[in-house]
Amino acid sequence: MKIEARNLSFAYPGATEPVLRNINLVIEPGETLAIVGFNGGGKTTLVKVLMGLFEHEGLLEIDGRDVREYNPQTLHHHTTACFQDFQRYNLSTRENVGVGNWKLITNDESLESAMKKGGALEIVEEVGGLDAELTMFGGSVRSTQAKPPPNQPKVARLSGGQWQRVALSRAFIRSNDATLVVFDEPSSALDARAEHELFERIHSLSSSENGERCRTTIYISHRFSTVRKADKIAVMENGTISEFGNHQSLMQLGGRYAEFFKLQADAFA
Ligand SMILES: Nc1ncnc2c1ncn2[C@@H]1O[C@H](COP(=O)(O)OP(=O)(O)OP(=O)(O)O)[C@@H](O)[C@H]1O
Repeated sequence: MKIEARNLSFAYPGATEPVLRNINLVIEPGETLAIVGFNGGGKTTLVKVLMGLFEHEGLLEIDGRDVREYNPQTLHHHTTACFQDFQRYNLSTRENVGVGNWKLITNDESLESAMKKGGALEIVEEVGGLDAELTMFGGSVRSTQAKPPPNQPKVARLSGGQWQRVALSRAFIRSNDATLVVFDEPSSALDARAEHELFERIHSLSSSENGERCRTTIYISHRFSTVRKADKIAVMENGTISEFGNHQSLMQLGGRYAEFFKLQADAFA
């Protein structure tokens, strides 16, 4: 999917000031865009506007056509996303993942493939199968009913990171149909290894098996060791893009991105 924004702005209903101002960018099909910046800078709002979820001012074109000309269902069909405030459903693992793509909800192979990509496959085993119920209330996975009453599914409570893996799997189960994939701070609750593996998979989403660039990917992250691998990087400050380019060009620029990158690199050293 190609996305082009010109003089894009957006204000939340009832707000006096716009949250996004004068946004200009082009993302070519199959490119990866990383968005970085301060908290409250407008990153989440920008991705939601670029997905056509909010009414905006200015020009927003998807594959050369004004976003308003599309049937929202068509856009939705070609898009998948995992936001920071993802849902946790008091339902089975199957339903928590399959709700992303109902036609695959009884297809165990597709569910497990999505859960593998989301790093959630081991959770299936731990909770006792795809039909084990997940809950936000009660004990932990380990302390839940080891022997549920006959004909009753197990009920398991997940950790924050495990819920995030389930939510990521819900996004991945749509990724075969999607030409735009969006992840908003997808590794905030993940351990270091899970984060590394997730971003490997996110970066590999843009290319098909024969190496063709196929899927446009946008993610928000504060992890600069990952962000540096993106084709394009946008720095958001006060509702606008203050710097735009790849890692090398932004480091040469010596501005905000270079400052953030060095801060993290120094802290790590
Ligand atoms: N639903 C909403 N209604 C009104 N204002 C909102 C809404 N969502 C976000 N905002 C405001 O928009 C601004 C930008 O928020 P946004 O979540 O896009 O920033 P962000 O860069 O993603 O922040 P963070 O890094 O903390 O996730 C903030 O001032 C926020 O208060």
